[in-house]
Amino acid sequence: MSIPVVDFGAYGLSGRDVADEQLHNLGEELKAAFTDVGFVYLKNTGITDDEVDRVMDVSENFFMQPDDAKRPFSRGSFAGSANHGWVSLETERLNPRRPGDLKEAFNAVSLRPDIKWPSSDFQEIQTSFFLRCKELSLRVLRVMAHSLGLDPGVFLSAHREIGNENGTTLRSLYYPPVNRKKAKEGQLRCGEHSDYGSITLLFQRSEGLQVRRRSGEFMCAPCVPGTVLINIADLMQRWTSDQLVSVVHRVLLPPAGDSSTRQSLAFFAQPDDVAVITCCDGSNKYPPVSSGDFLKERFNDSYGRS
Ligand SMILES: O=C(O)CCC(=O)C(=O)O
Ligand SMILES: [Fe+2]
Repeated sequence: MSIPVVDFGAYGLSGRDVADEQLHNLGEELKAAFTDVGFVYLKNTGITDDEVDRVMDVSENFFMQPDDAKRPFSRGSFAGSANHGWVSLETERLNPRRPGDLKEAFNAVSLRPDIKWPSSDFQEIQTSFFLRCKELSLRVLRVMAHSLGLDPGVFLSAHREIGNENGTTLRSLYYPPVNRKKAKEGQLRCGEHSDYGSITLLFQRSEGLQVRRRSGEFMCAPCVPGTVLINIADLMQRWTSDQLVSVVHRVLLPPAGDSSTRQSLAFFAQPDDVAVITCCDGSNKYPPVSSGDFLKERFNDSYGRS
């Protein structure tokens, strides 16, 4: 079992619409990947490596500054957008049973005009990439609904407020060089976890990500140039009564003596705060839950109860 590569060219961002037959074929390929592995590499999405590089570069410039310069943009300091902003090293534990993750992050959640950004370049580049990822996510969600034989708008109608009353996040991640002697016991770059929302788009420039197989062993999810790695997250697994699977993944420390850094970008598509997620097969496998409440509960686990 490895992560399949699917050609999304028929419905990539440069095209307008998609013929029924292509929609059907794409749906079958995505469904097979998402019911089996939970992850897929999409090629020909319309998002280019150059676009990704621009976001990585502007993020790297931000992370390279001293903490004092980043602190005014900390997560928790933006009224009305609790998850927006900078997360310092070892603050988040994606696996709460491990020490804090050896990573820094910047969460772009709110696109409202009152948000203060580190620079106008940073704002422009993050915002335009956020909107590109939003468009791709909506296309993937449409194909997914089609593949499950659902009303084509069932997922889309719950993702109307992205950038407003909605937790969707473009997260820039920076993993600094690791000194193995200083690392705490059991500490990782990113602890074992599954994502919280509907789907995640991941862009990476170096190795390190691992994905859990059904057998329980982890396999590497290498960087495949020109692709976007997409995975199912927990609310989507509930929504589809476990037909699509939200799979645990992690980033280990680099091998001893390897002082490389890692950067990645994750776009976590999340239903609107007020959207109530109910099993779409009509079963009661999971009780209905509001997306906003579900997300709050998961953040309490990874950042400590507030
Ligand atoms: O850096 C990565 O590739 C993994 C990030 C991740 O899984 C997350 O932030 O949810
Ligand atoms: Fe993740």
